[in-house]
Order: sequence, then C-alpha cells, then structure tokens
Amino acid sequence: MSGEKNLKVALLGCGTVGAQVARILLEDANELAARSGAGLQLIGIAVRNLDAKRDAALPQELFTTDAPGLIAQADVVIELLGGMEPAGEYIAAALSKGASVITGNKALIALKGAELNALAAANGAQLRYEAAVAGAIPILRPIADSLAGDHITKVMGIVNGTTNFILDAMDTTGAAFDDVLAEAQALGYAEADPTADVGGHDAAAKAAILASLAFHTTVSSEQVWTQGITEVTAADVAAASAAGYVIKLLAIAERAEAGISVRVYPALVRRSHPLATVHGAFNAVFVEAENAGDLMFYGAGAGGNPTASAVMGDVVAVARQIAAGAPLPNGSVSQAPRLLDFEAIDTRYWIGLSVKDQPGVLAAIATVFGEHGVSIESMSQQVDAEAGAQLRILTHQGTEAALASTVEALTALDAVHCVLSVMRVEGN
Ligand SMILES: NC(=O)C1=CN([C@@H]2O[C@H](COP(=O)(O)OP(=O)(O)OC[C@H]3O[C@@H](n4cnc5c(N)ncnc54)[C@H](OP(=O)(O)O)[C@@H]3O)[C@@H](O)[C@H]2O)C=CC1
Ligand SMILES: N[C@@H](CC=O)C(=O)O
Repeated sequence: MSGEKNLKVALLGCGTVGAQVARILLEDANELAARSGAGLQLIGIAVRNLDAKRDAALPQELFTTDAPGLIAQADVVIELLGGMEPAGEYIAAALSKGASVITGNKALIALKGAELNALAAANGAQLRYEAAVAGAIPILRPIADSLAGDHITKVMGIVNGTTNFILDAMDTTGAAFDDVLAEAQALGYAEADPTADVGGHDAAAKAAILASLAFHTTVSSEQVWTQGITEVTAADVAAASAAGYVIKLLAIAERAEAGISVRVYPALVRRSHPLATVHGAFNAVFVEAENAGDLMFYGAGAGGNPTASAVMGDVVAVARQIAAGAPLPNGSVSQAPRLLDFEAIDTRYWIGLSVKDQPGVLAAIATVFGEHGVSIESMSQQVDAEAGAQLRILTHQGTEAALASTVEALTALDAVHCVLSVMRVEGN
C-alpha cells in the first residue's frame, strides 16, 4: 500500500450499492491508496441479517450486526442502509467523533442535511453525498464547486431511474405499470419502499438537495411540491405520444426575483427535447447559470455499480482531504429560502376531458378558458364508440392558480362528463 496514512473504513449496508462498494474497496485497494494518499482499510460491514446470501468474494469475518461498534473504530464511515433511522443516528455518531461520512441517503440528507453539515463542520469532519442525486452522474460537486462563482437560475431534470424506467417502458412497449415496477425492483433501481419512487418523494428529496446547493440555501423535501406517477395511465402515455410528446417525471428548481420554486411532477416533454431521449433508468439534469449558460449532465441514475462509482469518488475525495491534513469547509449556505407559492408558478397544462358529443360543447369549453384568462394553444377531439368523445387541450402559459381554477370550472360544465387527466408541459 503506497499511502502514508491508513484510514479505517466502516461500511454500513451491503445491499445493491453497499455490496459493490465493498467489492471495489477490496479489489482496488492499492490503486485507491495511490489516488488518495492514504490506505483505505475496510474494517467491517454492518448488516441486519448475518445469514443472508452475499458475494462469496467478500470475507465472512468482515460482517457484523454491531454498527455502533464498527463506527466507534472508524475514521471514515460509508452509510448505505437507507431510511431515516438508524441511519441518521449512525451518521450523527460518526460525525460527532470526527469521522467523515459518505452517504447515498437522499431521504435523510433532504430532511436533515443542514443539521448534519453543521455537525460535520463543528467536529472537523466531512459529509459527502454525491451518490444521493442522479446515481453515477457527478452533479453535486459541479454545482457546489465548479459553479460556485456563478449564479444558477434553474436546475431541471430526470432524477429518478425507477420512474423513468417505468414511463419509458410504457411509452416504448406499452407495458403495464405494475409489471415494469416489479422489473425495476428486480434490477435494484427502486428504493426498499418503492412508493418513494412512484410517489415522487425520492425525486423530491433529490430536488431539495439540488436546490439547496444551487441556490446556497436550505430547502427540505417537505417544501417541495410533489406529484408522482401513480395516476399516469397507459391512455395518457398513448395520447401524449400521438401528440408528439413523451411523459417524464421532472424535478425542477428555479430561481426568480420573487423567490425560488422547487417542484416534482410528471410532465409532457416534446419528443424533440433532449430529455425525451433519456431512456431506461438513465437520468439527465439541465443546469442554467447566468455566466456558464446551459449545461447538461447525463448518465446512469440508479443501480449498484453506477451508484458505487459516485460513493467511491466521495471516499477518495474525503481520504485525500484527510491525507492533506485539512478538512474542507462544509457547504455554503448563506440565506434562508424565499419559497414561492406553487399557485404563483407559470406553467402550461395539457388537459384530457371526456365530453358530450353534441353541438356547442367546444364553444362552452372555450368560454371557460376565456373567463379565466387562459389561452388555448391547441385542441384535438377523438370520438370512439366505446370511450365516447374525448378532448385533449394544450394551453399557453398561465399561472398554476389560473390553470387549476380553469380545470375546476370545466368539471362543473354540463357538457363535460369528467376530467381524464391534467398534466403540465415543460421544455421548449
Ligand atoms: N439502489 C440504487 O440504485 C441507489 C440507492 N441509493 C441509496 O443508497 C442507499 C442504499 O440503497 P440500496 O443498496 O439500494 O439498499 P438495499 O436495501 O439494497 O440495502 C440495504 C442494506 O442495509 C442493510 N441494513 C438496513 N437496515 C439496517 C440496520 N438497521 N442495521 C444494519 N444494516 C441494515 C441491509 O442489511 P441486510 O443485507 O442484512 O438486509 C442491506 O445490506 C439508500 O439510501 C438508497 O436510497 C442511492 C442511489 C441509487
Ligand atoms: N430509487 C432511486 C435510486 C437512485 O437514487 C431511483 O430509482 O432513482
């Protein structure tokens, strides 16, 4: 081993990501030491179940159920358990004794990041979580470091691999939602509780982390307006496709004069837009900055090996810093967020209506739009013997409040049987 120092590394978790991190730490020990300037000695792997089947190449004697005992001996702790507790308690214990922590736990960081960053700073430790957002894609360090001298105005992207995998399969093969979710789980993309993925909460946590770093503030996942993909139907996907669009779950963090807006929802994106070409569990994030202009980051957003790559990048960065003898300052939070009301956001709607097939219906509907100051970009009607008459209406831009009240008024019309779907439209 070429490093002068030898750092004791404790790994918490040996699931989809942890198993790959363990493999890399053992297989690449010499190279990692050379790149870090310090040896990285894996002293143990904490798991729940010692009898579970593991990669035979991982030495049995490393496994333990005593996570606190392992943390007590470690210089560097890698937390890959997931969930709020005991992960939060373990990270706090490590930071409190001055050990640096690497985690992929977006749910925890998006709620407790400020507190944990403060704890790290107070104890001269580092807290890094590149793997928490967009899997393998280096996105947090470019935002926090490379763009630290610029003003980021918008971050928009596909940051959840599971939902992109599901929506992409529904779009390209017409597969059913539940079948594709089961496949995403089997491939190790989904969270232990996949409702975090399909409900948009995983993307919301990532949006909160992106917004906090991009706008030098603290946004928690509870402040992110969130809608998942559970109500997106095969009919929505097919109708969007027929109109030249694809449906993607987007995370958007935007800064304007009046404040910032952070939101997650399924949105229609034109097929010609770069985000429409993001397939499977891949992620892509657009960043707009005043001086840099537009940047795009793309890559594998989930899975064991891609996520382990991001974890290992943080491990080497932490080790280099320790080997150099001076921890970096943690974060650059300078102001409380001024969060805009969701109702004030400008957006465009795509509205599906089941309507009566009779004269005067279109005029009545157009009148409702006019009364709410919302203009229509296009309207198409389809009449089908089974489903009856269906309208798909694409609006021009309006405030969320005006668009929502338009939909409410439409539901009260005698000519409208029901609202089939309401989705936002993003990108040019
Ligand atoms: N999977 C992915 O693609 C990505 C995951 N992440 C994040 O990485 C983290 C890990 O995810 P992933 O590897 O998929 O999760 P898994 O569910 O596959 O693995 C979790 C591991 O943690 C262990 N564990 C859970 N609770 C405890 C506990 N209380 N005490 C000891 N061990 C425990 C489990 O032990 P046992 O094996 O005994 O059950 C298992 O080894 C999560 O925060 C996730 O959000 C981030 C980006 C991508
Ligand atoms: N469940 C997450 C895993 C990576 O963060 C996803 O599907 O993106």
